[in-house]
Amino acid sequence: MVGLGFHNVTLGYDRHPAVHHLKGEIAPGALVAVIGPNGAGKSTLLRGIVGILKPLAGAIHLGGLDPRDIAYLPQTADIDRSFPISVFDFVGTGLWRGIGLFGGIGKAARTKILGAIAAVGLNGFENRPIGTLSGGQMQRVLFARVLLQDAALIVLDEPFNAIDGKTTADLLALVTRWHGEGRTVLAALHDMEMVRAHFPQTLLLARGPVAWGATAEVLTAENLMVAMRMCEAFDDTAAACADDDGRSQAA
Ligand SMILES: Nc1ncnc2c1ncn2[C@@H]1O[C@H](COP(=O)(O)OP(=O)(O)OP(=O)(O)O)[C@@H](O)[C@H]1O
Repeated sequence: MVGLGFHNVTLGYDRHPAVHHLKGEIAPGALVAVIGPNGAGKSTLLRGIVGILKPLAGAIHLGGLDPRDIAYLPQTADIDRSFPISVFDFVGTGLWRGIGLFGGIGKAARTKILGAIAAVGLNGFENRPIGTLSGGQMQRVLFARVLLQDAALIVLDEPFNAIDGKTTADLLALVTRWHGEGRTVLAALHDMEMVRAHFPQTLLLARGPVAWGATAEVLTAENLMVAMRMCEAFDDTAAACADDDGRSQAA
């Protein structure tokens, strides 16, 4: 099982911080919702965790995990769906770490890929180009790839965005299953009802941590108001600062 440590982390773009002064830990096996207003820095934080973005300051510790062993589900908007690749091949990229880019897909790998596609309810879609899928079907494909990665740390960026109730329920069941298997799962979310019902821990972000801990204690009207105000007041052109008085606590 893998936990995460944030050591006064600042993440940003072109030297401008987007998230700053994050300190704390996520326990191994935790199921954590990352919430906050638009532009709060949720995606930025997740990109930092998976290693796409290097911290401008501070460090993120992965409990000894190789970043390549993290399963990451990006926002669908970040995926180029015009790339001519079939559902089978796209889901199969979840095995790259095990078989290498040019390793070829043997019988065992093929069975695993077909199993993951079936597990998300997409039997019969194996040869479809990903560009022809609906939004909900594409989201199922992304979940199949995560499933195949069999990772100890799973990072999901708005995994239920713009999908219907049935698809959401199916995919949420997978998240609950991953948690039950002892994996550490973080998900950027907007649906407060879902967070309250299914995510025991929450990090409320507004460019820095506003509150972090048990979901019921974090999701108060006051905290949400503070988050909104902090986001509105944040200066996008600010330089990274050395101040280390960020508010945080362990989840
Ligand atoms: N590639 C980028 N280059 C420059 N600035 C960026 C980039 N990506 C995000 N930002 C900026 O970083 C800040 C945080 O954005 P981020 O996407 O992390 O927020 P978010 O909480 O995920 O928002 P949303 O809920 O709208 O998806 C925003 O001001 C955004 O404009």
